Amino acid sequence: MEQVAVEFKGIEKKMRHKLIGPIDLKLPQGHVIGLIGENGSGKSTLIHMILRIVFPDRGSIAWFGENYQHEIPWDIRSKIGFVSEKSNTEEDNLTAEEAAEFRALWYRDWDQQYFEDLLGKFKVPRNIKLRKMSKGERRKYEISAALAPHPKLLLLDEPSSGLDPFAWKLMIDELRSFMEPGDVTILLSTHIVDEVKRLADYVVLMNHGKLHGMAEKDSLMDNWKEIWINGSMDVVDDLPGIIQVQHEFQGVIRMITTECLEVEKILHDSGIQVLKTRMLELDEILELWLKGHLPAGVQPGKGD
Ligand SMILES: Nc1ncnc2c1ncn2[C@@H]1O[C@H](COP(=O)(O)OP(=O)(O)OP(=O)(O)O)[C@@H](O)[C@H]1O
Repeated sequence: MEQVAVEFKGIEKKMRHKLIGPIDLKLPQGHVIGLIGENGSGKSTLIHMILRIVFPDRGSIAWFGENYQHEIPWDIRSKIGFVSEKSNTEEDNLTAEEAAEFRALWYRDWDQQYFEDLLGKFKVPRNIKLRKMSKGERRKYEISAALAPHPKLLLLDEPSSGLDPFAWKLMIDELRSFMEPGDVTILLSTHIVDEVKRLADYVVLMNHGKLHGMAEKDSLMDNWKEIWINGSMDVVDDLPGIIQVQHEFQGVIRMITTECLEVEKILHDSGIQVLKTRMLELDEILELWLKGHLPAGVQPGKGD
Protein backbone atom coordinates (compact mmCIF):
# COMPACT_ATOMS: atom_id res chain seq x y z
CA MET A 1 0.00 0.00 0.00
CA GLU A 2 1.19 3.52 -0.80
CA GLN A 3 2.68 5.51 2.12
CA VAL A 4 0.80 8.60 3.23
CA ALA A 5 2.65 11.83 4.09
CA VAL A 6 -0.30 13.62 5.70
CA GLU A 7 -3.81 12.40 6.45
CA PHE A 8 -6.79 14.61 7.34
CA LYS A 9 -9.69 12.84 9.05
CA GLY A 10 -12.99 14.72 9.46
CA ILE A 11 -11.19 18.07 9.72
CA GLU A 12 -13.34 21.16 10.26
CA LYS A 13 -12.30 24.74 10.99
CA LYS A 14 -14.61 27.70 11.33
CA MET A 15 -12.96 30.78 9.89
CA ARG A 16 -14.55 34.23 10.15
CA HIS A 17 -17.56 33.61 7.90
CA LYS A 18 -16.71 30.27 6.44
CA LEU A 19 -16.54 26.65 7.52
CA ILE A 20 -13.50 24.89 6.06
CA GLY A 21 -14.28 21.19 5.78
CA PRO A 22 -15.21 18.52 6.53
CA ILE A 23 -12.00 17.32 4.93
CA ASP A 24 -10.93 13.70 4.56
CA LEU A 25 -7.76 13.65 2.54
CA LYS A 26 -4.64 11.49 2.18
CA LEU A 27 -1.56 13.08 0.60
CA PRO A 28 0.38 10.20 -0.99
CA GLN A 29 4.10 10.22 -0.20
CA GLY A 30 6.52 10.71 -3.10
CA HIS A 31 4.14 12.74 -5.26
CA VAL A 32 3.32 16.32 -6.18
CA ILE A 33 -0.23 17.24 -5.22
CA GLY A 34 -1.62 20.38 -6.85
CA LEU A 35 -4.09 22.23 -4.63
CA ILE A 36 -6.49 24.28 -6.71
CA GLY A 37 -9.42 26.48 -5.74
CA GLU A 38 -10.88 29.94 -6.06
CA ASN A 39 -9.78 32.77 -3.74
CA GLY A 40 -10.87 32.12 -0.18
CA SER A 41 -11.63 28.44 -0.79
CA GLY A 42 -9.42 27.33 2.12
CA LYS A 43 -6.12 26.30 0.48
CA SER A 44 -3.84 28.31 2.79
CA THR A 45 -5.88 27.24 5.82
CA LEU A 46 -5.32 23.60 4.85
CA ILE A 47 -1.56 24.21 4.61
CA HIS A 48 -1.55 26.15 7.90
CA MET A 49 -3.28 23.22 9.62
CA ILE A 50 -0.47 20.89 8.48
CA LEU A 51 2.02 23.32 10.04
CA ARG A 52 -0.09 23.78 13.20
CA ILE A 53 -0.23 27.53 12.56
CA VAL A 54 -4.01 26.95 12.59
CA PHE A 55 -5.61 24.28 14.81
CA PRO A 56 -8.77 22.54 13.56
CA ASP A 57 -11.99 22.60 15.64
CA ARG A 58 -12.75 18.97 14.79
CA GLY A 59 -11.02 15.92 13.38
CA SER A 60 -7.42 14.76 13.37
CA ILE A 61 -4.28 15.06 11.26
CA ALA A 62 -1.53 12.44 10.99
CA TRP A 63 1.99 13.35 9.88
CA PHE A 64 3.94 10.44 8.37
CA GLY A 65 1.50 8.08 10.12
CA GLU A 66 1.64 9.71 13.59
CA ASN A 67 -0.98 11.81 15.39
CA TYR A 68 -0.04 14.64 17.74
CA GLN A 69 -2.56 16.46 19.93
CA HIS A 70 -0.69 19.75 20.32
CA GLU A 71 2.58 20.87 18.68
CA ILE A 72 4.34 18.68 16.13
CA PRO A 73 7.66 17.36 17.55
CA TRP A 74 10.67 19.16 16.14
CA ASP A 75 12.13 16.12 14.37
CA ILE A 76 8.89 15.95 12.36
CA ARG A 77 8.57 19.73 11.86
CA SER A 78 12.15 19.91 10.58
CA LYS A 79 11.19 17.51 7.78
CA ILE A 80 8.62 20.04 6.54
CA GLY A 81 9.60 22.93 4.26
CA PHE A 82 7.26 25.87 3.70
CA VAL A 83 6.98 28.75 1.29
CA SER A 84 4.28 31.02 2.66
CA GLU A 85 1.94 33.06 0.47
CA LYS A 86 3.16 36.12 2.41
CA SER A 87 6.82 36.79 3.16
CA ASN A 88 8.01 36.41 6.75
CA THR A 89 8.35 40.01 8.02
CA GLU A 90 10.77 38.85 10.75
CA GLU A 91 13.34 38.38 8.00
CA ASP A 92 12.79 41.85 6.48
CA ASN A 93 15.95 43.41 7.91
CA LEU A 94 18.21 40.46 7.17
CA THR A 95 20.15 39.64 4.03
CA ALA A 96 19.62 36.23 2.41
CA GLU A 97 22.86 35.03 4.01
CA GLU A 98 21.87 36.26 7.51
CA ALA A 99 18.36 34.82 7.27
CA ALA A 100 19.87 31.51 6.18
CA GLU A 101 22.10 31.45 9.28
CA PHE A 102 18.96 31.52 11.46
CA ARG A 103 17.18 28.92 9.37
CA ALA A 104 20.24 26.68 9.56
CA LEU A 105 19.92 26.66 13.38
CA TRP A 106 16.36 25.32 13.06
CA TYR A 107 16.84 22.72 10.37
CA ARG A 108 19.10 19.81 11.27
CA ASP A 109 19.71 18.90 7.62
CA TRP A 110 20.35 22.42 6.36
CA ASP A 111 22.61 22.15 3.28
CA GLN A 112 24.53 25.43 2.92
CA GLN A 113 26.19 24.41 -0.35
CA TYR A 114 22.82 23.57 -1.93
CA PHE A 115 21.41 26.89 -0.65
CA GLU A 116 24.34 28.82 -2.18
CA ASP A 117 23.92 26.93 -5.47
CA LEU A 118 20.21 27.78 -5.58
CA LEU A 119 20.86 31.48 -4.83
CA GLY A 120 23.34 31.47 -7.72
CA LYS A 121 20.99 29.66 -10.10
CA PHE A 122 18.09 32.01 -9.29
CA LYS A 123 20.39 35.07 -9.37
CA VAL A 124 19.26 36.23 -5.92
CA PRO A 125 21.01 39.54 -5.10
CA ARG A 126 23.60 39.19 -2.31
CA ASN A 127 24.26 41.42 0.68
CA ILE A 128 21.04 43.42 0.49
CA LYS A 129 18.21 43.30 3.00
CA LEU A 130 15.29 41.08 2.03
CA ARG A 131 12.84 43.99 2.30
CA LYS A 132 14.82 45.84 -0.36
CA MET A 133 14.53 42.97 -2.84
CA SER A 134 11.87 42.92 -5.55
CA LYS A 135 8.92 40.59 -4.93
CA GLY A 136 10.31 38.03 -7.38
CA GLU A 137 13.87 38.21 -5.98
CA ARG A 138 12.56 37.62 -2.46
CA ARG A 139 10.43 34.73 -3.70
CA LYS A 140 13.51 33.12 -5.23
CA TYR A 141 15.31 33.43 -1.88
CA GLU A 142 12.29 31.88 -0.10
CA ILE A 143 12.14 28.93 -2.49
CA SER A 144 15.92 28.37 -2.11
CA ALA A 145 15.66 28.53 1.69
CA ALA A 146 12.72 26.09 1.74
CA LEU A 147 14.62 23.56 -0.38
CA ALA A 148 17.98 23.89 1.42
CA PRO A 149 17.19 21.57 4.38
CA HIS A 150 16.01 18.81 1.97
CA PRO A 151 12.52 18.54 3.49
CA LYS A 152 10.52 15.34 3.04
CA LEU A 153 7.32 17.36 2.79
CA LEU A 154 7.34 20.68 0.98
CA LEU A 155 4.33 22.99 1.35
CA LEU A 156 4.29 25.66 -1.34
CA ASP A 157 1.62 28.37 -1.09
CA GLU A 158 1.55 30.16 -4.43
CA PRO A 159 5.34 29.88 -4.82
CA SER A 160 5.51 31.41 -8.29
CA SER A 161 3.80 34.65 -7.32
CA GLY A 162 6.05 37.44 -8.66
CA LEU A 163 8.40 35.18 -10.64
CA ASP A 164 9.25 36.10 -14.22
CA PRO A 165 8.74 33.36 -16.86
CA PHE A 166 12.45 32.40 -16.82
CA ALA A 167 12.59 32.06 -13.05
CA TRP A 168 9.27 30.18 -13.18
CA LYS A 169 10.76 27.63 -15.60
CA LEU A 170 13.84 27.32 -13.35
CA MET A 171 11.61 26.70 -10.35
CA ILE A 172 9.68 23.96 -12.19
CA ASP A 173 12.96 22.27 -13.24
CA GLU A 174 14.39 22.58 -9.71
CA LEU A 175 11.27 21.11 -8.11
CA ARG A 176 11.36 18.23 -10.60
CA SER A 177 14.95 17.35 -9.71
CA PHE A 178 14.13 17.83 -6.01
CA MET A 179 11.50 15.07 -6.41
CA GLU A 180 14.00 12.63 -7.89
CA PRO A 181 14.86 10.70 -4.67
CA GLY A 182 11.26 9.46 -4.81
CA ASP A 183 10.24 9.89 -1.15
CA VAL A 184 9.59 13.66 -1.23
CA THR A 185 6.02 14.98 -1.18
CA ILE A 186 5.05 18.43 -2.44
CA LEU A 187 1.73 20.12 -1.74
CA LEU A 188 1.49 22.99 -4.20
CA SER A 189 -1.26 25.58 -3.82
CA THR A 190 -1.53 27.59 -7.00
CA HIS A 191 -3.84 29.50 -9.32
CA ILE A 192 -1.67 28.65 -12.31
CA VAL A 193 -3.17 25.64 -14.05
CA ASP A 194 -0.04 25.20 -16.18
CA GLU A 195 1.98 24.73 -12.98
CA VAL A 196 -0.30 21.85 -11.96
CA LYS A 197 -0.20 20.44 -15.48
CA ARG A 198 3.60 20.40 -15.52
CA LEU A 199 4.31 19.27 -11.98
CA ALA A 200 1.41 17.54 -10.29
CA ASP A 201 0.67 13.84 -10.08
CA TYR A 202 -2.60 14.49 -8.23
CA VAL A 203 -5.07 17.37 -8.21
CA VAL A 204 -7.03 18.38 -5.10
CA LEU A 205 -9.94 20.70 -5.79
CA MET A 206 -11.45 22.99 -3.14
CA ASN A 207 -14.32 25.46 -3.35
CA HIS A 208 -15.96 27.60 -0.62
CA GLY A 209 -14.16 25.64 2.10
CA LYS A 210 -15.33 22.29 0.75
CA LEU A 211 -13.12 19.58 -0.67
CA HIS A 212 -14.34 18.47 -4.09
CA GLY A 213 -12.02 15.47 -4.04
CA MET A 214 -8.61 14.34 -5.27
CA ALA A 215 -7.90 12.78 -8.66
CA GLU A 216 -4.84 11.56 -10.53
CA LYS A 217 -3.92 14.20 -13.11
CA ASP A 218 -3.03 11.73 -15.89
CA SER A 219 -6.29 9.89 -15.34
CA LEU A 220 -8.18 13.19 -15.70
CA MET A 221 -6.32 14.04 -18.91
CA ASP A 222 -6.83 10.54 -20.37
CA ASN A 223 -10.50 10.27 -19.46
CA TRP A 224 -12.11 13.70 -19.85
CA LYS A 225 -12.56 14.07 -23.60
CA GLU A 226 -14.85 15.48 -26.22
CA ILE A 227 -15.92 12.83 -28.72
CA TRP A 228 -17.78 13.07 -32.03
CA ILE A 229 -19.54 9.96 -33.34
CA ASN A 230 -21.79 9.02 -36.19
CA GLY A 231 -24.83 7.42 -34.58
CA SER A 232 -28.13 7.90 -32.81
CA MET A 233 -28.88 9.35 -29.38
CA ASP A 234 -29.87 5.83 -28.16
CA VAL A 235 -26.20 4.86 -28.28
CA VAL A 236 -25.28 7.64 -25.85
CA ASP A 237 -27.71 6.38 -23.18
CA ASP A 238 -25.52 3.31 -22.63
CA LEU A 239 -22.21 5.18 -22.40
CA PRO A 240 -20.57 5.91 -19.02
CA GLY A 241 -19.60 9.34 -17.68
CA ILE A 242 -21.47 11.44 -20.26
CA ILE A 243 -21.81 14.99 -18.93
CA GLN A 244 -22.69 16.87 -22.14
CA VAL A 245 -24.30 15.68 -25.34
CA GLN A 246 -25.43 17.53 -28.43
CA HIS A 247 -26.83 16.56 -31.81
CA GLU A 248 -24.73 18.49 -34.29
CA PHE A 249 -25.74 17.75 -37.90
CA GLN A 250 -26.51 14.79 -40.19
CA GLY A 251 -26.32 12.13 -37.48
CA VAL A 252 -23.17 13.56 -35.88
CA ILE A 253 -23.28 13.59 -32.07
CA ARG A 254 -20.82 15.53 -29.91
CA MET A 255 -20.39 14.53 -26.29
CA ILE A 256 -18.11 15.06 -23.33
CA THR A 257 -17.31 12.07 -21.15
CA THR A 258 -15.35 11.62 -17.93
CA GLU A 259 -14.67 7.99 -18.84
CA CYS A 260 -13.25 8.16 -22.35
CA LEU A 261 -11.20 4.94 -22.19
CA GLU A 262 -14.33 2.95 -21.33
CA VAL A 263 -16.47 4.86 -23.87
CA GLU A 264 -13.98 4.22 -26.68
CA LYS A 265 -13.94 0.50 -25.84
CA ILE A 266 -17.76 0.26 -25.90
CA LEU A 267 -17.97 2.21 -29.17
CA HIS A 268 -15.28 0.04 -30.74
CA ASP A 269 -17.01 -3.19 -29.61
CA SER A 270 -20.34 -1.90 -30.96
CA GLY A 271 -18.80 -0.99 -34.34
CA ILE A 272 -19.69 2.71 -33.95
CA GLN A 273 -17.39 5.07 -35.78
CA VAL A 274 -15.57 7.71 -33.73
CA LEU A 275 -15.12 10.73 -36.01
CA LYS A 276 -12.88 12.77 -33.75
CA THR A 277 -11.73 13.07 -30.12
CA ARG A 278 -10.31 16.09 -28.33
CA MET A 279 -8.47 16.06 -25.00
CA LEU A 280 -9.95 18.67 -22.69
CA GLU A 281 -7.56 21.24 -21.28
CA LEU A 282 -6.99 20.93 -17.53
CA ASP A 283 -8.75 24.27 -16.90
CA GLU A 284 -11.85 23.02 -18.79
CA ILE A 285 -11.82 19.85 -16.67
CA LEU A 286 -11.54 21.84 -13.45
CA GLU A 287 -14.42 24.11 -14.49
CA LEU A 288 -16.68 21.11 -15.19
CA TRP A 289 -15.55 19.44 -11.94
CA LEU A 290 -16.41 22.61 -10.01
CA LYS A 291 -19.89 22.54 -11.59
CA GLY A 292 -20.42 19.18 -9.90
CA HIS A 293 -19.28 16.69 -12.56
CA LEU A 294 -17.02 14.38 -10.60
CA PRO A 295 -14.14 12.33 -12.00
CA ALA A 296 -14.86 8.59 -11.98
CA GLY A 297 -14.31 7.09 -8.51
CA VAL A 298 -14.07 10.46 -6.72
CA GLN A 299 -16.43 11.17 -3.83
CA PRO A 300 -17.02 14.82 -2.91
CA GLY A 301 -15.34 15.67 0.40
CA LYS A 302 -12.95 12.73 0.12
CA GLY A 303 -9.45 12.51 -1.27
CA ASP A 304 -8.17 8.95 -0.96
N1 LIG B 1 -6.72 34.90 9.98
C1 LIG B 1 -7.98 34.67 9.57
N2 LIG B 1 -9.02 34.89 10.40
C2 LIG B 1 -10.28 34.67 10.03
N3 LIG B 1 -10.64 34.21 8.80
C3 LIG B 1 -9.65 33.98 7.93
C4 LIG B 1 -8.26 34.19 8.26
N4 LIG B 1 -7.51 33.87 7.19
C5 LIG B 1 -8.37 33.47 6.23
N5 LIG B 1 -9.65 33.55 6.66
C6 LIG B 1 -10.86 33.19 5.91
O1 LIG B 1 -10.82 31.80 5.64
C7 LIG B 1 -11.29 31.53 4.34
C8 LIG B 1 -10.23 30.71 3.61
O2 LIG B 1 -9.06 31.51 3.43
P1 LIG B 1 -7.72 30.93 2.79
O3 LIG B 1 -6.69 31.99 2.92
O4 LIG B 1 -7.47 29.60 3.37
O5 LIG B 1 -8.17 30.75 1.27
P2 LIG B 1 -7.26 30.48 -0.05
O6 LIG B 1 -7.96 29.42 -0.81
O7 LIG B 1 -5.86 30.23 0.34
O8 LIG B 1 -7.41 31.88 -0.78
P3 LIG B 1 -6.43 32.64 -1.83
O9 LIG B 1 -6.44 31.82 -3.09
O10 LIG B 1 -7.10 33.96 -2.01
O11 LIG B 1 -5.07 32.75 -1.20
C9 LIG B 1 -11.58 32.87 3.68
O12 LIG B 1 -12.98 33.06 3.69
C10 LIG B 1 -10.88 33.89 4.57
O13 LIG B 1 -11.63 35.08 4.65
